[in-house]
Amino acid sequence: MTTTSMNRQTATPELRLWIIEQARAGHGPEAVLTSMREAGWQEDVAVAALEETLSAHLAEQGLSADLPPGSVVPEPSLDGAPVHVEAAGRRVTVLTQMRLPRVVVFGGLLSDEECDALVALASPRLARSETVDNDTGGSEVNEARTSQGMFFGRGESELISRVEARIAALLNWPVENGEGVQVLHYRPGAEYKPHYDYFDPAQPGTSTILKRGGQRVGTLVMYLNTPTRGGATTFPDVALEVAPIKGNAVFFSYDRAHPVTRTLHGGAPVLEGEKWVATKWLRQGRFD
Ligand SMILES: O=C(O)CCC(=O)C(=O)O
Ligand SMILES: [Fe+2]
Repeated sequence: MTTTSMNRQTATPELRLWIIEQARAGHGPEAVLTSMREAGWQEDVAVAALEETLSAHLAEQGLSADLPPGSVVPEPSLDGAPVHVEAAGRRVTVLTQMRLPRVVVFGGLLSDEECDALVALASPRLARSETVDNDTGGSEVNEARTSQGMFFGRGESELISRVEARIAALLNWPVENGEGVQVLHYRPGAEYKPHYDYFDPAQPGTSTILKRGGQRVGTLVMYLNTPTRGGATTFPDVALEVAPIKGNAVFFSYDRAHPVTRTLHGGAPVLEGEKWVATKWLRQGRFD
């Protein structure tokens, strides 16, 4: 028996690597194609491999050349897909997670008593929320954020220290790299429009901000009560909405100050009831 069929060749990974090497060495496409033909590659297969390999290679190069370098980020220990994780003596539930953006929703991070105590301690210290002024590195009142807020000093009380130690254990990130816990209060109609939590490298005030602790690389938003309607934490790039449930928390990380992290997020308007959150921002380095 004889077989007369002509085998159709397929480009191999080795061929793709060889094409990239030829391009790097400065050989033009015609010369590379001639070499491929001489090596026995069918013309159409060679042309297709050349086109695909070079365009994919150029796209990769272009993308990585434009991006700021990636950083190490906080990350919970979720190997083995545990339903519960232990964080400084508290059992926390892993409710939901996503890879890009990196988002993890935790259940029962704070007890009801801890939530109530944080609200009670923050209430008398509230002022209209300010956002960082990107021009000066100072802060300013901003229409995008119609909540009221305050910052606790890091470790300022036993309660704050306990919560901070729990967050550090949960996210494997040093207490010293965290900003003070911020509490925000939203009344009906109040919202926090979609934004990134990292500091915009293009803004003139950013270099001043980064001197203390470097970039933000992660955020933990802890829900201190449950609004009746509205108030979800939204991630518009991926149409994700995290329900604000008392004691739960949403964590997200961003390894570079860039929209590729898909960490655009906001606090949707509170429609009924009120909303209290405590936010912990995590820096690359010590925030002293
Ligand atoms: O209130 C929320 O759900 C989001 C809060 C937030 O984005 C922040 O504090 O940076
Ligand atoms: Fe935020």
